[in-house]
This record gives sequence, structure tokens and C-alpha cells, in this order.
Amino acid sequence: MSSRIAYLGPEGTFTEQATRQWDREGAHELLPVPTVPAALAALAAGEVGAAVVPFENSVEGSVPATLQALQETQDVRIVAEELVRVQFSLLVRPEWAQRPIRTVATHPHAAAQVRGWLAGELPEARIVPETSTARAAQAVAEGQYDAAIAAPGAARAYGLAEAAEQIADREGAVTRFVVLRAGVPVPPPTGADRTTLLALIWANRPGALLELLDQFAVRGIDLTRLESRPTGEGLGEYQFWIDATAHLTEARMTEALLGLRRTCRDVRFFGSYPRADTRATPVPEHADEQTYAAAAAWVRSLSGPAVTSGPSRR
Ligand SMILES: O=C(O)C(=O)Cc1ccccc1
Repeated sequence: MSSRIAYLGPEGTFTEQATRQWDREGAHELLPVPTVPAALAALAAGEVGAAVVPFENSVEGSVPATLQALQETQDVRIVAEELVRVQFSLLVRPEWAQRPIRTVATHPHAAAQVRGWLAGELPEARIVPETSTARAAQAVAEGQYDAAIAAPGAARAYGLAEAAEQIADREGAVTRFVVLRAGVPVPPPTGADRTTLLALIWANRPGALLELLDQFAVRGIDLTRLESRPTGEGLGEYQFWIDATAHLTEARMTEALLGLRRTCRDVRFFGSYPRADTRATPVPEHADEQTYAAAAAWVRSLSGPAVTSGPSRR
């Protein structure tokens, strides 16, 4: 398998920062690709061993292009996640610093996070969506637009000047990136793990969403993201992306998956992997491994000679 890593490029994206953070030792060759589907295609073709894509932002929510591309893939697993603090600068060609800014290019997720600043400072400018913030910076260097909104590092990569720094409407935004691989086993549990699922519920079934949520609620599993996305099959046909803070091999998660599989039209498993913040979510006593094991032992014991009292919990 290739040891190269594809990432949403070109050079200078936030995704590159996430990729370097994951490839701490710089052991892998990094391959910038223009779009998320291109990263997944390189993975499927075996041209790279892993792909890093933006997934979710603390201000703007999920990255729809990533969810869409993942919905269309087969056999891709999330094996890790990385968190990157994002900061945005307005980049211009140095020789153009005094010219009026009529066009500003950036990634839609970045545009959404600087909307207030743009409305105040450049109310007349046309905002042009690009495939990434660094692609926007590169296009400014090529003369296609007057300015780009990108990471400060993109200024260095493309010889641009920072006309304004720290322009996000909300400070401290964090983006979550996922590392994808194909045909690999699930990494072992660490005690602070996340599982990503896509569940397709039966349409026109009252209570179907409540039933889905109940699979987690009764087993003491905390959800960190729940997102409805259209299936594309027709109005009212929805599927749900779920991030749950438990590992596939934990009894409470295994049982929740059994429940989902029984009650949903389809369930796709996108992986169990360590949480980047390494924060372990407390497990309620009724849902921890020992309690599940004790309960299972009790059920097994029932087929033997009559028991006079129930088990103690531990
Ligand atoms: O375009 C980039 O630099 C990306 O990596 C995608 C992105 C865009 C805006 C916020 C976070 C990630």
C-alpha cells in the first residue's frame, strides 16, 4: 500500500496543517489534490494510503462536500481525527495593496466565518467560492481575483501580503479533520474514542428518529454530532450522520449497533477511532463493561438450575 497521504490542497490549506499534525514525524510524502472527491478517488485507486479532509467546524458545522463525498464511497474508514485552530487573513498581491478590492475568493466554509467582517470592511466586494482557501490565494497570485481569505501561511506560499489579519467573526474557531483509509481494521479502543455512523431511517414511520436516538440514550452513549442529510431519493427521505463517543468493541456500542441494524433501513459504519482531544466521556455505571458482562453472565445462568436471587451489579 502506498505510504503517501492525499490532502485537500494546494499547498497552504488548513487541511495541510492537519495532515502535518497527524504525520508528526514527516515520514510520508504528501500529495495535494484539488477536491475532497479527488482525495477519496486517490485512496480508492491505491495511489495513496491515506487521505485527510475537512469534516466539521466549531462555528460553521459540517463540511457538506465531505459528507456528500463520503456518502458516495464504499469501504472507507475514519482512522483518526485532528483539530486545527483556524485563523483567517485577507491576502493581496503586495504590489496591489492600495488598489480597491472588488473580488474576494475563498472556501465557502471560510466565507461563512468572516461574513460580518466582509460586510463591514468590503461591503461592495463579490465573494467567489473556491475549492480551498489556498487555491483562492494561488488564484490571487495568478491575477484572477483581487484578494483571498486564507491561512496566514498561504501568504508565504504564494508571495502575497496580509492586508488584514485575524478577521474571523468569532475567535477560537476549531476545525476537525478526519484521516481516511481503505481496507484497514478498526484501531483498538483507547478509552476516549468516537464512532461515526450514517443511519438511514424508514421514511414515514412516526417515532423513527426517537427510536434511533433511544439506541444510544438507554446505553449511556453521548452523541457529539447528529445531522440530517437528504438521501437524494426524494423530498422527505433523510439519513442521519452520527458521532457517538464510544468504541465499536465496547458492549454498549455493540448493542447500540445491533439495535440500529434491527430498526433502521440501512446503517453504515465509518469507523471507531481515538478522539483528538483525548477526553474520555464518563460512562454511566449501568452501561460500563463490567455491568454489561455481569448482566450477560446472569442471563446465561438463567438456563441452569433456578437462581434464588439476582446478581449484584459487579
Ligand atoms: O480551504 C482550506 O484551507 C481547507 O482546508 C478547508 C477549510 C476551509 C475553511 C475552514 C477550515 C477548513
